[in-house]
Amino acid sequence: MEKRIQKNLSAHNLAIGYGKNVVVEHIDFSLELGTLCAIVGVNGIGKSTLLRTLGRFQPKLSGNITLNNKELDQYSPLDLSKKLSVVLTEQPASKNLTVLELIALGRQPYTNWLGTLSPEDEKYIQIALNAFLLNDLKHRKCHELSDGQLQRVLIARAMAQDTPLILLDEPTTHLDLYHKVQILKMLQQLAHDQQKTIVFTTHEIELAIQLCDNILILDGKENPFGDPCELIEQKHFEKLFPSEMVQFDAKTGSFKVSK
Ligand SMILES: Nc1ncnc2c1ncn2[C@@H]1O[C@H](COP(=O)(O)OP(=O)(O)OP(=O)(O)O)[C@@H](O)[C@H]1O
Repeated sequence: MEKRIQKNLSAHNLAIGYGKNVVVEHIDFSLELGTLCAIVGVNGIGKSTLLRTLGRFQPKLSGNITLNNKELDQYSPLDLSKKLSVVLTEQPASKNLTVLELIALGRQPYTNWLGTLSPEDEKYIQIALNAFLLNDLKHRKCHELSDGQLQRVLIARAMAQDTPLILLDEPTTHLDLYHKVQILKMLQQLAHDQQKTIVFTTHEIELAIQLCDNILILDGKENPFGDPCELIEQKHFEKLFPSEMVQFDAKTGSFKVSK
């Protein structure tokens, strides 16, 4: 049987930046539901700027962004909060809340004006607590958590929001290798099992190659997009860093320091 492909998020000839300052242009990609996608590139190339533009925290400069075949700009704030959730690197102002309370905030687009949680809301909160192994921590204050635990709480809040698209800015910074892999595997599972589109910025290129369905490489020129194997075959990772310093080994999908 032919697989039905549902496009969720696309960018066409997108330019991003600040006022007259174009940071990156000619960004093109298209993501289906059920896809984990990393945005990679060197420091300062524009990964966070792109993520903030996709989350509508800042305006695009030109080109198109479509979400479910509708221009991103055309969504009302309430509609958008049911379509996309965003996890940014900034620590939440609400760290005095408990884990349970912070995750419950993810249900805000659905609660009535009193903010009362329905049994349906409670169900989504419980599913998120289970998925991110947070049951034992649910009554802890968020300021009492480690970076890795807090990161899981922030992603669980996005999961409780139950949007088809989740955007995350550097979800694995400050984490050790084990916890980086843990978070990325949880995101992969969420994307695949629940048919979400998950897009995150990262410097963990080797992990992204192993775990992501798609990668967008911001290089300021071609900005290649595709599945990791395609990008390796087309030698795009080789060009990412100056080769006198770091070289990409296509056989192992890893970077080696040039001796
Ligand atoms: N608020 C802002 N106003 C103007 N320019 C900005 C602003 N924020 C970032 N920039 C500039 O936009 C460019 C891209 O920054 P951005 O933070 O998107 O890069 P990045 O790829 O996420 O970097 P890193 O890997 O270091 O986090 C940089 O030149 C940066 O100085």
